[in-house]
Amino acid sequence: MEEGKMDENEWGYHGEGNKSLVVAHAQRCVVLRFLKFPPNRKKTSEEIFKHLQNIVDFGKNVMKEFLGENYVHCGEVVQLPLEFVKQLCLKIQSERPESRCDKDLDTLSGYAMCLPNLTRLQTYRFAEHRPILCVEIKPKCGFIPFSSDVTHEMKHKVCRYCMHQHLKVATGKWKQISKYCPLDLYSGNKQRMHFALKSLLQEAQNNLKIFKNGELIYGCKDARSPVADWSELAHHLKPFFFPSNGLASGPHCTRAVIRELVHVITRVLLSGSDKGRAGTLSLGLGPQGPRVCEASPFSRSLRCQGKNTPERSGLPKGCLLYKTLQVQMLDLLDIEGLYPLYNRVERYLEEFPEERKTLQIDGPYDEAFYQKLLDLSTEDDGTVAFALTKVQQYRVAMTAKDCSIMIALSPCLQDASSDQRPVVPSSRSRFAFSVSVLDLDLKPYESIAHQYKLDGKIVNYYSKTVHAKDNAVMSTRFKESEDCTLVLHKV
Ligand SMILES: O=P(O)(O)O[C@@H]1[C@@H](OP(=O)(O)O)[C@H](OP(=O)(O)O)[C@H](O)[C@H](OP(=O)(O)O)[C@H]1OP(=O)(O)O
Ligand SMILES: Nc1ncnc2c1ncn2[C@@H]1O[C@H](COP(=O)(O)OP(=O)(O)OP(=O)(O)O)[C@@H](O)[C@H]1O
Repeated sequence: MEEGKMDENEWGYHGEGNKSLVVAHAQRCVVLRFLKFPPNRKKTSEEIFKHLQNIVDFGKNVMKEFLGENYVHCGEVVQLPLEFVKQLCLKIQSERPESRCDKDLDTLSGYAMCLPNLTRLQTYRFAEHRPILCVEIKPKCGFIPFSSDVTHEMKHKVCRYCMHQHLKVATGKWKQISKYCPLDLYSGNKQRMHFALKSLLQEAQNNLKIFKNGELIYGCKDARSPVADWSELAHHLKPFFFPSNGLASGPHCTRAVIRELVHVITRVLLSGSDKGRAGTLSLGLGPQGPRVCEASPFSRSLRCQGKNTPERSGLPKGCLLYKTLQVQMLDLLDIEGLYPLYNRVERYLEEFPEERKTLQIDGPYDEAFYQKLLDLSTEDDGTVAFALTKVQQYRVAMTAKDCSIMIALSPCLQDASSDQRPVVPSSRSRFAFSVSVLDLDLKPYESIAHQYKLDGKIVNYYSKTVHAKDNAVMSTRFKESEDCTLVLHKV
């Protein structure tokens, strides 16, 4: 990137989350990722540079090791002309969703991260001229805590995502409860995965976005976003899945297109396309805890029909979902078991504040930091070293619970070679695809106290309101002998 010749007109708003804002280059296959801060909480340029460099180092030294190098794109820190950043910020302001404007883009340091644009296929540095479809999924936590430190019984039955949904709707973050349950997506069972993906398509929230040629065509900015329109989505997708077929539009066409999308994404998610180092982390954290979440409409329906819990097909070990789940499971103790250990580290730091650096609380996230994460023992010897290892593992696990997966699909001719990229077939076409993971910023040490409070709030809200209501409804239903079968439409 020639930083001297930066022109804001060549860049466009691409998206943002809670902590960063991304702009994409109109022609080249790159994005710039800027940090955001609440007004009046600005940091020095030096702090911002260090923060960004930490993100790159964490990606290189930790996440590439855990997830495999083909999936992780660390990018680099770049310094940009301040005038360019200022003009860019003005240019994109009107495109930002209102709900994200509580934080401002950092225009003072001039630092940002330059990354490949993951909404494009990852073979070439330049934008491909072939049409490209990209599905971004933020799958969230895919397991139910197995730690014996968990005190709320509910946490052993219902997953955090499903419980949190109720609090989110109550606080107005989203309009309605999603039927998506991460345990269905991570199950490896195709039927459950189809159900999870279809649920995400129905209620995307911040868990699903679809891009066509790098432009967002499907997704939800906030609770005020209009209801998802599947026929419009199908209109965009039809040329990808039914290229030479004059499938008439209408509900039949919409269903057929959505079914193709769901099937292709499931296949890609189950593929183990990582040819690089497979990730040295063989945690051996095999299936632990319940296989299903009691709140998932899929498993509820099976239970109501008197069927057993679905078979755990299991995820293939090479696939990104499997690897992500393993990293999530570094949260061995749950926040309830972790919090006292965090307090032990806190007490130590109060006494010896200068030790913060030696303990690598704020980096550097180097090889030594990574090596310490591999100690999976849960035998507490009362030391600060033990507490610190668990705290750092928890931060890494939380990062994996909040990352997103990008799947880019590009149609390829039936007989053409795919430039050595993996290919996934659909009924009427074939796609070269790439899978990447993004938003791998290590969660800050400071967020642990917040996590502890939030966990209690989520569980209490769910237990007091939803579960109580559910029980009342269920008992009435059983009295009235109502049929509680959920009709699972085949997709
Ligand atoms: O706590 P959660 O599960 O609500 O996750 C937060 C996300 O909310 P979600 O539930 O996905 O809607 C939240 O996403 P949104 O801003 O709601 O889109 C952030 O990703 C947040 O991470 P950070 O604090 O910005 O590093 C996430 O916080 P962390 O807990 O990962 O730190
Ligand atoms: N390398 C990339 N290529 C293409 N799009 C990207 C890339 N990085 C981020 N994005 C887009 O920008 C959005 C915001 O980025 P990101 O998730 O990193 O923000 P964040 O503020 O860190 O998120 P969070 O709210 O989870 O903290 C993503 O959802 C994605 O759509």
